[in-house]
Amino acid sequence: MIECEGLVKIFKTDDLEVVALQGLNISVKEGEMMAIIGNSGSGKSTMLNILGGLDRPSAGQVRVGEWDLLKITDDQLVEYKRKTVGFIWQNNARNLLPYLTAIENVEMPMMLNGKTDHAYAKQLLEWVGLKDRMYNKLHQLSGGEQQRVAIAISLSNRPRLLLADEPTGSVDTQTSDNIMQIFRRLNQELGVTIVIVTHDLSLAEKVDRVVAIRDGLTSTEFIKRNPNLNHEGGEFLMGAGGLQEVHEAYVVIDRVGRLQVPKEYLQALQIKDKASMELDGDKIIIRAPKTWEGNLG
Ligand SMILES: Nc1ncnc2c1ncn2[C@@H]1O[C@H](COP(=O)(O)OP(=O)(O)OP(=O)(O)O)[C@@H](O)[C@H]1O
Repeated sequence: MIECEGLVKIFKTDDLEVVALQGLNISVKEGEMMAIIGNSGSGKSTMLNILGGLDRPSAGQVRVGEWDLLKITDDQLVEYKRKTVGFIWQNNARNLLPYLTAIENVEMPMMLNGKTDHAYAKQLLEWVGLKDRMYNKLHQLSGGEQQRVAIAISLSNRPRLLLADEPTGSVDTQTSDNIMQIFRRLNQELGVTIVIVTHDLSLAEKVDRVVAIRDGLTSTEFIKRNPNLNHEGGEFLMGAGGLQEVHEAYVVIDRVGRLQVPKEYLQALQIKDKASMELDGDKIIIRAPKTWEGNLG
């Protein structure tokens, strides 16, 4: 569904260039529900905005389904956003109209696209658990309920791909769990591919695969040890433990063999610009370079 290779995004301001993505590789399969984690400034939102067609990549390859987002024309981009992708933000107030009811909010983008489907709008609100609230005005709904309206809206164009940027960032734990369960159900029952960007590790535990981004590059990938663990009875059975309790961690190696060594490891061994590397049976050993002072004299 998504293939990014060597994705670069440079933001140019008056006299400054910020390289937000430095050649990012990521691939997401059709029907996957995965998360992207990373510290503030690591490039998560930049990546999601490119995938959502809200921003243009500077270089590299990025394909979503049959669309090539580097070569796509402005007109095609409008069509891509209308047909392929749905977007959910942390703060959805900017997408919702407070003086309309929940169902009118869901029908609005349908109307703008030229075809209102009242039955589908109702079904969407039922899916997100707002059957009894659909004729309430937005301002009569709680923050968590408004977030669920936003999820229904993001699905109004029947997208194959749903992108969510910190979707649980401003709600409590229970609402957050509820939103994740809705995502899981949409993923399983409608087959929507879901990519969630977050810095919340507990949220990342509830997906099958997590890709960590560091300094605009993919660094580590976490794959769930037992993918069935989440699905029984639609409940999340995950404990409060860290990501590594349920996921196996893998370092990401790109096509030409490059990988990112965590800063903590390099600092611990005082490795700066070079290291020695050695194949030792079934492992590769990376060490601080030998110091030669003693041998030079
Ligand atoms: N429009 C822009 N103009 C200039 N620099 C930008 C712009 N958008 C993002 N950046 C810079 O690009 C880098 C990556 O930002 P991005 O918002 O993608 O990070 P993030 O991982 O989503 O962070 P956060 O979790 O804080 O949202 C940062 O250094 C940021 O300052």
